[in-house]
Amino acid sequence: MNIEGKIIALASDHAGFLKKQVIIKFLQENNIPFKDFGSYSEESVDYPVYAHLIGEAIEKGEYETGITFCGTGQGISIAANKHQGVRSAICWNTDIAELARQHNNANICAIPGRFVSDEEAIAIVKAFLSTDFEGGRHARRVDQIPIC
Ligand SMILES: O=C(CO)[C@H](O)[C@H](O)COP(=O)(O)O
Repeated sequence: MNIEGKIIALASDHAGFLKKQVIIKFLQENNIPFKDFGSYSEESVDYPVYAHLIGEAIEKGEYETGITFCGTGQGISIAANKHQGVRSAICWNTDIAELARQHNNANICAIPGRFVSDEEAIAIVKAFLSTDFEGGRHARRVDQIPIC
């Protein structure tokens, strides 16, 4: 994926907050711009709030690529996927992250914050951001996903 000139959208709940901070540090160290839609602490919150903030922003075309975090990656991914044009994939290792890009053209990488190490999270993000969609037969399938 060419992220030149792109701003990466981020969102988490409380359970993903600390892993998001790890990724924020990684993005800062690599001069990759980002917008953090919250949450902003480990105080307990509801993941759909933040999933819908990032999902709406991608649906409107304000951002192309996102990284989200909750405890399992499931809830924030399920909620973000309610938005048109969002293809959020839960990525728990680098192979899955690469395939989410190559086969699914995923535009949100949802990380299970409670189940991956800091090092694994960074590796997953690197894999996601550096892998291109393969198109071809996968484009035909991705094109069939929208229902309206
Ligand atoms: O993973 C999640 C949703 O899929 C949430 O982060 C998790 O459910 C939060 O749990 P708790 O309120 O017990 O911290």
